[in-house]
Amino acid sequence: MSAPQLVVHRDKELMAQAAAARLITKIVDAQSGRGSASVVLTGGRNGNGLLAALAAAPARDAIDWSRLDLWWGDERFLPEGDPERNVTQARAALLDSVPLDPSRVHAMPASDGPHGTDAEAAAAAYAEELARAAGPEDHGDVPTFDVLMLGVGPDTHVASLFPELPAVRETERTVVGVHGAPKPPPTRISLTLPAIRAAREVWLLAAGEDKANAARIALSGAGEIQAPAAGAYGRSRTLWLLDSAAASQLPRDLYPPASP
Ligand SMILES: O=C1O[C@H](COP(=O)(O)O)[C@@H](O)[C@H](O)[C@H]1O
Repeated sequence: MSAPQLVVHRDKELMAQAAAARLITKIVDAQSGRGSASVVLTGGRNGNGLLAALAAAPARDAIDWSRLDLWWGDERFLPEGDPERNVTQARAALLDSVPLDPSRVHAMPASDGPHGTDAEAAAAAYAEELARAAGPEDHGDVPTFDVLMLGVGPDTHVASLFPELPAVRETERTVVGVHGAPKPPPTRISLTLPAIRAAREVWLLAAGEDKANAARIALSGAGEIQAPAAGAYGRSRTLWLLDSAAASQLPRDLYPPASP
């Protein structure tokens, strides 16, 4: 487990741009060192803001897009192409404008796909896809993702792991179906905390005033069942990327106010 490190930016636009620059460097470094890179995308406003900033960054051309594996931390279990699906939003923000290898874009199944509306079967299929991608050097049934990004919800949810729901208690499976989510749609698919923790680096994105309470709770010693964001950490690094609004309620020892 790696202790959280915090980086606070002036506002959400700057946070998205700085996170995009950081991600470009990580991907380029991983591709130089290991030949390819793997990144887990998040949905939500902050995740899509980062992708849009990446699309606008001239340095995006430093990435070899054909040697990048993209996975998702969660998906809203809706029909293919639904505008609320995380993959649809990611395509619009970035993926449709870069030369990815389609076989390396690992979208989670849709509710009109081969598993129909059976979210458990869809989750099991994604777990199998992850397990096939894992090698002997990895830790169990998921690849060691270079970077796994998570938007933090105002209720401290990450991916589709909501406080107190069964999915956040899962200790064996790597992917689960989620039912009765408090944020629409109620049915989702999500990586579990054990799968998230297989990543080298976990980046939690929180920008905006509505994330301030969640950041405070998750970074003040809350349990992961009550505050799932508190249970998300990477093998070598756990990075919280915040803007000043989201950081405004943090304990002073974590984020001291700027000197006058
Ligand atoms: O529904 C979801 O919400 C979270 C957080 O979204 P935000 O808009 O509050 O930033 C997101 O991380 C997750 O991927 C998504 O499915």
